[in-house]
Amino acid sequence: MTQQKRFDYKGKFTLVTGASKGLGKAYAEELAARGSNLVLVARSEAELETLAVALRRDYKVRAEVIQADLGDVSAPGKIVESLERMGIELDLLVNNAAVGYSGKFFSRSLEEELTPVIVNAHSLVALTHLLGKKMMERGSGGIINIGSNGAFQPLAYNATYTATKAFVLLLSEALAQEMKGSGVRMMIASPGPTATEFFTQSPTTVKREKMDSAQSVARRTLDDYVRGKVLSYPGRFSTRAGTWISRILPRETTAAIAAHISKSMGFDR
Ligand SMILES: NC(=O)C1=CN([C@@H]2O[C@H](COP(=O)(O)OP(=O)(O)OC[C@H]3O[C@@H](n4cnc5c(N)ncnc54)[C@H](OP(=O)(O)O)[C@@H]3O)[C@@H](O)[C@H]2O)C=CC1
Ligand SMILES: N[C@@H](C=O)C(=O)O
Repeated sequence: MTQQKRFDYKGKFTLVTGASKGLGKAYAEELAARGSNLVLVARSEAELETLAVALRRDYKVRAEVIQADLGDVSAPGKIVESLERMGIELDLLVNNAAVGYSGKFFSRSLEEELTPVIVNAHSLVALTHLLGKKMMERGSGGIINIGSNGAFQPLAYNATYTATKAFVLLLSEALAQEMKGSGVRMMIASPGPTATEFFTQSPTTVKREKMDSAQSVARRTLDDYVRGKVLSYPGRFSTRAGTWISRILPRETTAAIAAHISKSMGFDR
């Protein structure tokens, strides 16, 4: 029997979107600690530059910065052009950047509701297509999409955000099937509440100490990718167990329970 070689991050080139803070920064740090070179993408250039300096110094890896606003539909194409100018061939793409506003759908402006669609869905599809196609032509590489436990059921008061995450989940699982045997892998990671700045835009009553740390979620995601998983649950067990409810109950019941929980967490404010 042929033994599949375990994936090794050492010496690879990984692009992480949303690397300026939170989970994306933790992914970049953990990847650098495992020997991967990095391309860091976000809007906050100063934070990315500071991180790049630290990664070069602490881990002796190459770390490049591309400042981009993924809420602009032309950004993914410009990122590809920057990579070509830098002469970088990517081994791994981590689509981590996302934005999500809680509150009542009709209390928010249309622009606020469309931003997550562009950042979380449109730009993710574009980067997956543009960079994944090069990997497919080469017959090597991989993509890790960051989803959410919110993808597994409709969530009132966080409706657009969780709908984009359901989109990312289904897209990733479908592409993982299409990509079988190509030499390119797709994994979707579904974290639960994680102690980052995400909740400054989504006020919640869940205490930070009850959330997973960004570092543990990053470590578990990258370990699952090495193991060859398609669907990774990098959070605590109760987060994963929560995703089973929608598989058992009627959809409307699931939606009603989820709306109740969302309200009790303060997302309707
Ligand atoms: N925290 C949590 O509890 C959970 C998070 N997730 C997922 O984890 C991922 C990371 O979230 P988290 O770290 O918590 O969130 P944060 O809000 O802490 O960080 C979000 C990152 O995305 C970047 N970003 C946001 N908008 C844009 C944009 N328009 N263009 C480019 N970059 C952008 C931000 O950079 P900048 O502002 O510099 O552009 C930042 O680096 C997301 O996909 C999220 O959905 C999933 C489940 C739970
Ligand atoms: N479901 C939320 C966290 O648990 C999120 O995706 O932000």
